[in-house]
Amino acid sequence: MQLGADHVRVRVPATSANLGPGFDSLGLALALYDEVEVRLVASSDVVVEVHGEGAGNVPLGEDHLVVRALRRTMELAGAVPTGIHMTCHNVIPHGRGLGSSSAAVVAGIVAARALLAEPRAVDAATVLALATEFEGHPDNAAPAIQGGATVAWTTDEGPRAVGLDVDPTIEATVLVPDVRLATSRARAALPERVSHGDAAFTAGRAALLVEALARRPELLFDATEDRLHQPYRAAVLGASSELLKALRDEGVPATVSGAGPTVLVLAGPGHRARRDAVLADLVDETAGWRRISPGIDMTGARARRISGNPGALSSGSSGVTGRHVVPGSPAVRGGSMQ
Ligand SMILES: Nc1ncnc2c1ncn2[C@@H]1O[C@H](COP(=O)(O)OP(=O)(O)OP(=O)(O)O)[C@@H](O)[C@H]1O
Ligand SMILES: N[C@@H](CCO)C(=O)O
Repeated sequence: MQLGADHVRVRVPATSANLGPGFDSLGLALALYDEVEVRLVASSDVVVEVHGEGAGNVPLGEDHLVVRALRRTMELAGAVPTGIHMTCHNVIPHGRGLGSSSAAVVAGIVAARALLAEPRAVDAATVLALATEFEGHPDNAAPAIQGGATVAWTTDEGPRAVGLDVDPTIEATVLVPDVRLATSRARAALPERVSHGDAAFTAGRAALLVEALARRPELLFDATEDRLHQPYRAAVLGASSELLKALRDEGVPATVSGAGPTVLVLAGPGHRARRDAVLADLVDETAGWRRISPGIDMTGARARRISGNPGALSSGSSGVTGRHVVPGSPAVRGGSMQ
């Protein structure tokens, strides 16, 4: 596959997976964004600059997650490898249950897609399959790609996802502690088996959550109850587990965001006063907690071509040059990829 551009910019939202009972399937895109600018260069250099979250902690070469996802997508599309100069402006906290790894993977995939002469050769199903290959489960990747709330599932042919309606009165609030919890550690806390009763309870709540999100926010408290993962993760969640209990004891629809330790509150109009009262009492923003009300992202990952001249890749030795928007350059929107 030929390249169609040498310089692109992508933006990918944070995501909250599970939403309580939808373990590994439900997810919601949040309007907090990582932005990545990728420039292909003629040398074999891989130069990564990271600003914001993850700066100083993530690898800066071929091992960088965005670079790995970009390389994998280019390889699948049969594009000839080149050097890469990449700048990341990260806002999504790492290891907090807000889908940072998924955002990085999706950023690499949609950047690669936008660099190709025929972006549609990497179709929506392939984008989700590639992201799931990295993540192991599609629940963060689906909303990161298409925005809004999603339900994702896996078939013999690969992962699939559909969007869900979200009532516009629902507010998402995340309480982010300053401690990290690796998803792998939170998954290691899960049992091999659960009881039929707990499985049936949670399946019912997940079905109810689809209706509560779409039209009946007053049902969000019951609809966000879970018995499949949150109880088993209490020990590794620490203070987040106590905050979750305090919110739920007061009737506030709170869940663990993804694998944690962030706590997500999904509040309809009837929940707001209690939410604000509990949070004012319990969340001390001077003691390591951040309270963010990001809004729900409804568009998902976006990529934009900055320069479409891959035939003349620069040597890469002079920094980022020639940045300009090419008139008519296609805006590639992750949510509408066919
Ligand atoms: N923007 C990024 N660039 C490079 N690496 C990243 C980036 N974001 C995340 N990572 C890698 O992914 C790790 C975090 O992934 P992990 O799955 O543990 O948590 P999460 O994705 O933030 O949360 P969750 O999966 O529960 O929503 C980081 O420690 C880092 O190694
Ligand atoms: N469904 C995943 C989300 C985090 O990646 C989990 O709870 O482990």
